[in-house]
Amino acid sequence: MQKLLSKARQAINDFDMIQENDKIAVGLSGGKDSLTLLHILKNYQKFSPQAFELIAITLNPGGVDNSPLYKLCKDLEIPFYEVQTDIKEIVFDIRKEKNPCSLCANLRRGALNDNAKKLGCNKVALGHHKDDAIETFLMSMLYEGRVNCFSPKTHMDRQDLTIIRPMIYIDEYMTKKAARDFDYPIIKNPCPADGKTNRQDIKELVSKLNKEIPGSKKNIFGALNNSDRLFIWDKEKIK
Ligand SMILES: Nc1ncnc2c1ncn2[C@@H]1O[C@H](COP(=O)(O)OP(=O)(O)OP(=O)(O)O)[C@@H](O)[C@H]1O
Repeated sequence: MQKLLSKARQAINDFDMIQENDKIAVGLSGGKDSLTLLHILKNYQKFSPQAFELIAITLNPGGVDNSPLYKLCKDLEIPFYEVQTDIKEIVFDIRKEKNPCSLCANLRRGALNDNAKKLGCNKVALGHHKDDAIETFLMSMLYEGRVNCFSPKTHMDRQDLTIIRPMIYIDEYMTKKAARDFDYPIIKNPCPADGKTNRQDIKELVSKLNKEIPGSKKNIFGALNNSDRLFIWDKEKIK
Protein backbone atom coordinates (compact mmCIF):
# COMPACT_ATOMS: atom_id res chain seq x y z
CA MET A 1 0.00 0.00 0.00
CA GLN A 2 2.88 2.41 0.75
CA LYS A 3 4.16 2.29 -2.84
CA LEU A 4 0.65 2.77 -4.26
CA LEU A 5 0.03 5.66 -1.88
CA SER A 6 3.29 7.36 -2.71
CA LYS A 7 2.62 7.23 -6.48
CA ALA A 8 -0.97 8.42 -6.03
CA ARG A 9 0.17 11.25 -3.77
CA GLN A 10 2.71 12.32 -6.39
CA ALA A 11 0.00 12.47 -9.09
CA ILE A 12 -2.47 14.23 -6.76
CA ASN A 13 0.18 16.87 -6.01
CA ASP A 14 1.53 17.24 -9.57
CA PHE A 15 -1.94 17.90 -10.98
CA ASP A 16 -3.49 19.54 -7.91
CA MET A 17 -6.29 16.98 -7.89
CA ILE A 18 -7.77 17.42 -4.40
CA GLN A 19 -8.89 20.57 -2.59
CA GLU A 20 -10.22 21.19 0.91
CA ASN A 21 -13.89 20.10 1.34
CA ASP A 22 -14.06 18.18 -1.92
CA LYS A 23 -16.74 15.52 -2.10
CA ILE A 24 -15.32 12.81 -4.35
CA ALA A 25 -17.29 10.01 -5.97
CA VAL A 26 -15.16 7.00 -6.89
CA GLY A 27 -16.51 5.24 -9.98
CA LEU A 28 -16.42 1.68 -8.64
CA SER A 29 -16.85 -0.86 -11.44
CA GLY A 30 -15.90 -3.80 -9.23
CA GLY A 31 -12.77 -4.37 -11.34
CA LYS A 32 -9.26 -4.47 -9.86
CA ASP A 33 -8.40 -0.90 -10.87
CA SER A 34 -11.28 1.00 -9.27
CA LEU A 35 -11.15 -1.27 -6.21
CA THR A 36 -7.47 -0.33 -5.82
CA LEU A 37 -8.37 3.34 -6.29
CA LEU A 38 -11.03 3.19 -3.58
CA HIS A 39 -8.58 1.55 -1.19
CA ILE A 40 -5.87 4.12 -1.99
CA LEU A 41 -8.17 7.13 -1.49
CA LYS A 42 -9.52 5.72 1.77
CA ASN A 43 -5.95 5.47 3.06
CA TYR A 44 -4.89 8.81 1.58
CA GLN A 45 -7.82 10.48 3.38
CA LYS A 46 -6.12 9.68 6.70
CA PHE A 47 -3.09 11.90 6.08
CA SER A 48 -4.21 14.19 3.25
CA PRO A 49 -3.45 17.84 4.02
CA GLN A 50 -6.90 18.63 2.56
CA ALA A 51 -9.96 17.17 4.28
CA PHE A 52 -12.29 15.55 1.76
CA GLU A 53 -15.34 13.29 1.66
CA LEU A 54 -15.45 10.01 -0.22
CA ILE A 55 -18.36 8.01 -1.64
CA ALA A 56 -18.51 5.14 -4.14
CA ILE A 57 -20.92 4.84 -7.06
CA THR A 58 -21.42 1.62 -9.02
CA LEU A 59 -23.44 1.62 -12.23
CA ASN A 60 -25.10 -1.71 -12.80
CA PRO A 61 -25.24 -2.22 -16.59
CA GLY A 62 -28.03 -4.76 -16.00
CA GLY A 63 -28.21 -8.02 -14.08
CA VAL A 64 -24.92 -7.88 -12.12
CA ASP A 65 -24.79 -9.00 -8.46
CA ASN A 66 -22.81 -6.26 -6.73
CA SER A 67 -23.53 -7.37 -3.17
CA PRO A 68 -19.80 -7.92 -2.38
CA LEU A 69 -19.24 -4.21 -3.07
CA TYR A 70 -21.89 -3.25 -0.48
CA LYS A 71 -20.02 -5.30 2.09
CA LEU A 72 -16.62 -3.90 1.17
CA CYS A 73 -17.82 -0.29 1.38
CA LYS A 74 -19.54 -0.99 4.68
CA ASP A 75 -16.27 -2.41 6.07
CA LEU A 76 -14.34 0.60 4.74
CA GLU A 77 -17.04 2.98 6.06
CA ILE A 78 -17.55 4.53 2.64
CA PRO A 79 -21.13 5.41 1.59
CA PHE A 80 -22.01 3.20 -1.38
CA TYR A 81 -24.59 3.87 -4.10
CA GLU A 82 -25.56 1.34 -6.74
CA VAL A 83 -27.38 2.74 -9.76
CA GLN A 84 -29.40 0.45 -12.02
CA THR A 85 -28.98 1.32 -15.71
CA ASP A 86 -30.11 -0.10 -19.06
CA ILE A 87 -26.69 0.41 -20.70
CA LYS A 88 -26.33 -3.25 -21.70
CA GLU A 89 -29.74 -3.27 -23.35
CA ILE A 90 -29.13 0.01 -25.19
CA VAL A 91 -25.69 -1.01 -26.50
CA PHE A 92 -26.34 -4.63 -27.44
CA ASP A 93 -30.11 -5.07 -27.96
CA ILE A 94 -31.36 -1.69 -29.15
CA ARG A 95 -28.37 -0.18 -30.97
CA LYS A 96 -26.75 -3.57 -31.79
CA GLU A 97 -23.36 -1.81 -31.88
CA LYS A 98 -20.53 -3.48 -33.83
CA ASN A 99 -18.00 -1.39 -31.88
CA PRO A 100 -19.75 -1.18 -28.53
CA CYS A 101 -16.90 0.21 -26.41
CA SER A 102 -17.18 3.87 -27.22
CA LEU A 103 -20.99 4.09 -26.81
CA CYS A 104 -20.80 2.07 -23.60
CA ALA A 105 -18.03 4.31 -22.22
CA ASN A 106 -20.02 7.46 -23.12
CA LEU A 107 -23.20 6.18 -21.48
CA ARG A 108 -21.27 5.13 -18.36
CA ARG A 109 -19.48 8.46 -18.17
CA GLY A 110 -22.77 10.38 -18.48
CA ALA A 111 -24.58 8.26 -15.88
CA LEU A 112 -21.66 8.38 -13.45
CA ASN A 113 -21.29 12.15 -13.69
CA ASP A 114 -25.07 12.79 -13.40
CA ASN A 115 -25.34 10.61 -10.32
CA ALA A 116 -22.24 12.10 -8.70
CA LYS A 117 -23.70 15.56 -9.22
CA LYS A 118 -27.08 14.48 -7.77
CA LEU A 119 -25.28 13.14 -4.70
CA GLY A 120 -23.62 16.52 -4.13
CA CYS A 121 -20.13 15.60 -5.36
CA ASN A 122 -17.85 18.12 -7.05
CA LYS A 123 -15.35 15.48 -8.22
CA VAL A 124 -15.40 12.02 -9.80
CA ALA A 125 -12.33 9.78 -9.45
CA LEU A 126 -11.68 7.13 -12.11
CA GLY A 127 -9.39 4.11 -11.92
CA HIS A 128 -7.28 4.76 -15.03
CA HIS A 129 -3.61 3.88 -14.53
CA LYS A 130 -0.35 4.38 -16.39
CA ASP A 131 -0.90 1.47 -18.80
CA ASP A 132 -4.35 2.83 -19.71
CA ALA A 133 -2.75 6.18 -20.56
CA ILE A 134 -0.04 4.57 -22.73
CA GLU A 135 -2.63 2.44 -24.56
CA THR A 136 -5.04 5.37 -25.09
CA PHE A 137 -2.19 7.57 -26.35
CA LEU A 138 -1.13 4.92 -28.90
CA MET A 139 -4.71 4.06 -29.88
CA SER A 140 -5.45 7.66 -30.74
CA MET A 141 -2.45 7.73 -33.09
CA LEU A 142 -2.95 4.29 -34.62
CA TYR A 143 -6.74 4.27 -35.00
CA GLU A 144 -7.61 7.97 -35.20
CA GLY A 145 -4.49 9.66 -36.61
CA ARG A 146 -4.17 12.19 -33.81
CA VAL A 147 -2.03 12.76 -30.74
CA ASN A 148 -4.40 12.59 -27.80
CA CYS A 149 -5.03 11.05 -24.39
CA PHE A 150 -7.39 11.58 -21.46
CA SER A 151 -6.14 14.10 -18.94
CA PRO A 152 -5.17 13.42 -15.30
CA LYS A 153 -7.67 16.15 -14.36
CA THR A 154 -10.51 17.63 -16.44
CA HIS A 155 -13.11 20.18 -15.48
CA MET A 156 -16.51 19.63 -17.10
CA ASP A 157 -17.84 23.18 -17.39
CA ARG A 158 -21.42 22.22 -18.23
CA GLN A 159 -21.84 20.17 -15.07
CA ASP A 160 -19.29 22.02 -13.00
CA LEU A 161 -17.69 18.69 -12.13
CA THR A 162 -14.01 17.75 -12.11
CA ILE A 163 -12.80 14.32 -13.20
CA ILE A 164 -9.58 13.14 -11.56
CA ARG A 165 -7.40 10.09 -12.21
CA PRO A 166 -5.16 9.66 -9.15
CA MET A 167 -3.61 6.36 -10.37
CA ILE A 168 -2.05 7.86 -13.47
CA TYR A 169 1.52 7.08 -12.24
CA ILE A 170 0.61 3.55 -11.14
CA ASP A 171 1.49 0.56 -13.34
CA GLU A 172 -1.21 -2.01 -14.01
CA TYR A 173 0.87 -4.82 -12.48
CA MET A 174 0.58 -2.97 -9.17
CA THR A 175 -3.24 -3.01 -9.25
CA LYS A 176 -3.13 -6.73 -10.12
CA LYS A 177 -0.86 -7.28 -7.14
CA ALA A 178 -3.08 -5.17 -4.85
CA ALA A 179 -6.13 -7.20 -5.90
CA ARG A 180 -4.31 -10.40 -4.87
CA ASP A 181 -2.68 -9.05 -1.71
CA PHE A 182 -5.84 -7.44 -0.35
CA ASP A 183 -8.22 -10.05 -1.72
CA TYR A 184 -10.60 -7.55 -3.31
CA PRO A 185 -14.09 -8.86 -4.09
CA ILE A 186 -13.68 -8.59 -7.88
CA ILE A 187 -16.95 -8.50 -9.81
CA LYS A 188 -16.59 -10.34 -13.09
CA ASN A 189 -16.83 -7.94 -16.04
CA PRO A 190 -20.27 -8.64 -17.57
CA CYS A 191 -19.27 -7.18 -20.96
CA PRO A 192 -19.59 -9.69 -23.84
CA ALA A 193 -16.78 -7.83 -25.66
CA ASP A 194 -14.36 -8.13 -22.70
CA GLY A 195 -10.90 -9.25 -23.83
CA LYS A 196 -11.67 -8.91 -27.57
CA THR A 197 -11.23 -5.19 -27.93
CA ASN A 198 -8.80 -2.90 -29.79
CA ARG A 199 -7.45 -1.99 -26.37
CA GLN A 200 -6.53 -5.62 -25.73
CA ASP A 201 -4.67 -5.74 -29.07
CA ILE A 202 -2.76 -2.57 -28.16
CA LYS A 203 -1.96 -3.95 -24.71
CA GLU A 204 -0.36 -7.00 -26.34
CA LEU A 205 1.49 -4.80 -28.84
CA VAL A 206 2.93 -2.60 -26.06
CA SER A 207 4.07 -5.67 -24.19
CA LYS A 208 5.77 -7.07 -27.33
CA LEU A 209 7.38 -3.69 -28.09
CA ASN A 210 8.72 -3.43 -24.58
CA LYS A 211 10.37 -6.83 -24.91
CA GLU A 212 11.94 -5.97 -28.28
CA ILE A 213 12.87 -2.42 -27.34
CA PRO A 214 13.45 -2.43 -23.58
CA GLY A 215 12.36 0.85 -22.00
CA SER A 216 10.00 1.75 -24.85
CA LYS A 217 6.93 1.65 -22.62
CA LYS A 218 8.53 4.06 -20.19
CA ASN A 219 9.52 6.34 -23.07
CA ILE A 220 5.99 6.43 -24.51
CA PHE A 221 4.71 7.54 -21.12
CA GLY A 222 7.58 10.04 -20.92
CA ALA A 223 6.56 11.47 -24.30
CA LEU A 224 3.00 11.97 -23.03
CA ASN A 225 4.33 13.78 -19.97
CA ASN A 226 6.73 16.04 -21.81
CA SER A 227 4.75 18.86 -23.41
CA ASP A 228 7.89 21.07 -23.64
CA ARG A 229 9.40 18.65 -26.11
CA LEU A 230 6.31 18.15 -28.25
CA PHE A 231 7.22 18.81 -31.85
CA ILE A 232 4.38 18.50 -34.31
CA TRP A 233 4.54 19.84 -37.83
CA ASP A 234 2.74 23.14 -37.71
CA LYS A 235 2.57 24.54 -41.25
CA GLU A 236 2.03 28.11 -40.05
CA LYS A 237 5.05 28.06 -37.73
CA ILE A 238 7.36 26.19 -40.10
CA LYS A 239 6.81 28.09 -43.38
N1 LIG B 1 -19.94 0.19 -13.97
C1 LIG B 1 -19.20 1.18 -13.48
N2 LIG B 1 -19.60 1.83 -12.37
C2 LIG B 1 -18.86 2.85 -11.86
N3 LIG B 1 -17.69 3.25 -12.39
C3 LIG B 1 -17.24 2.64 -13.49
C4 LIG B 1 -17.97 1.57 -14.09
N4 LIG B 1 -17.27 1.14 -15.17
C5 LIG B 1 -16.17 1.90 -15.22
N5 LIG B 1 -16.12 2.79 -14.21
C6 LIG B 1 -15.03 3.76 -13.91
O1 LIG B 1 -14.36 4.11 -15.10
C7 LIG B 1 -12.99 3.68 -15.04
C8 LIG B 1 -12.52 3.23 -16.40
O2 LIG B 1 -13.40 2.25 -16.90
P1 LIG B 1 -12.86 0.96 -17.68
O3 LIG B 1 -14.01 0.21 -18.20
O4 LIG B 1 -11.77 1.39 -18.61
O5 LIG B 1 -12.30 0.16 -16.45
P2 LIG B 1 -11.07 -0.79 -16.23
O6 LIG B 1 -9.81 -0.18 -16.78
O7 LIG B 1 -11.41 -2.17 -16.62
O8 LIG B 1 -10.99 -0.62 -14.63
P3 LIG B 1 -11.63 -1.51 -13.49
O9 LIG B 1 -10.58 -2.55 -13.21
O10 LIG B 1 -11.84 -0.55 -12.38
O11 LIG B 1 -12.92 -2.07 -14.04
C9 LIG B 1 -12.99 2.57 -13.98
O12 LIG B 1 -11.71 2.40 -13.41
C10 LIG B 1 -14.00 3.11 -12.99
O13 LIG B 1 -13.43 4.12 -12.16
